[in-house]
Amino acid sequence: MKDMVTQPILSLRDLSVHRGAAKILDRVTLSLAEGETLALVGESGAGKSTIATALMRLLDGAKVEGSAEMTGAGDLLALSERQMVKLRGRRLSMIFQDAGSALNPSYTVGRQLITVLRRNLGLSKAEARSRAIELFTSVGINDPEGRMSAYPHQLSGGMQQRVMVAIALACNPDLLLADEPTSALDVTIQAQIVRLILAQTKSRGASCIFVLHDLALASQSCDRIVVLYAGQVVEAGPSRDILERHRHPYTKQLKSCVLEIGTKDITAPEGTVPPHSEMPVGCRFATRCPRALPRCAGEAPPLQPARAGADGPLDHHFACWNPE
Ligand SMILES: Nc1ncnc2c1ncn2[C@@H]1O[C@H](COP(=O)(O)OP(=O)(O)OP(=O)(O)O)[C@@H](O)[C@H]1O
Repeated sequence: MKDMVTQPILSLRDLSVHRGAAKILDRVTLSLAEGETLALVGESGAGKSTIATALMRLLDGAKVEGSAEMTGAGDLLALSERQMVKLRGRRLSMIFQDAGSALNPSYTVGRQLITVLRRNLGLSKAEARSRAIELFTSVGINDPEGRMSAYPHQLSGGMQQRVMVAIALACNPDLLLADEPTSALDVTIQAQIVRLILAQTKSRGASCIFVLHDLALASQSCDRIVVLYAGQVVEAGPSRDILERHRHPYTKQLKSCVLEIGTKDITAPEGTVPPHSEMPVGCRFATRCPRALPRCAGEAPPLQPARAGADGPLDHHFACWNPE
């Protein structure tokens, strides 16, 4: 577990994202220490990708509020596009869900990596080529020299994702955003890629925000977890606390889905997220919650510290009127 006195690399405060009348994200607050890995967990539609895309400033047609202070860079949400162009790839990188569509099909993967190295680091062609081969080697691409001249479609999904990891790490960013980087891959390859990204991030002393569906994978691989439901943070804390001492009924449901792996197919928690047009004014989870009280429908619970005893973690929070 990371030392909590470490400097934050990112402080996200009250991030809200509106699309028309829908509030896709509602005052999301989180922080990330230098060298820390944090998982954003929740069902499809919870807003996980929207957080990562908002930080990269790649959200189109949405109204964004709040601030995202990154050490040495300022408020990512307030920088000009010109300033963002300088940061992307250099200090802040993103690995997308589907490497097959993120890579350019018209250029060899070697050329794509060399272009990034030359453009951002000002390397000569020969220097960039030898650095590219080193990077391909470090992300486990066998025959890295030979693979330099391959087009994306000539590589397997796992190899394409390794290329994406190499491109994302090419300029040693301080913060890596990995948006379900394994969702398009076979289950056996998924764990390899997650381990690769974390090992590479840690060895560079970088921080990482991982978007994941799976609470078990998140707790095994990341220092801290933020659980999102319908665009809001419902629980956040050190991975072990979220897995073993969770207080929010939704986190419990996510965990019970995990425990069913191996006995039957992975299940989603029962019920569905209300559509944005029918979002409850109180707790957004109230319509599916087995512990809901009359109060829950009308009054939104604030995030509160979960610290149970003097030795409990200070940074575990949950938002519930009737916690576990
Ligand atoms: N371009 C868009 N236009 C309109 N609505 C969008 C757009 N992108 C996302 N949304 C909506 O924003 C909400 C959050 O989506 P987001 O993709 O961030 O969720 P997620 O938790 O990452 O889900 P998934 O695991 O399926 O990627 C959803 O209700 C989704 O329908």
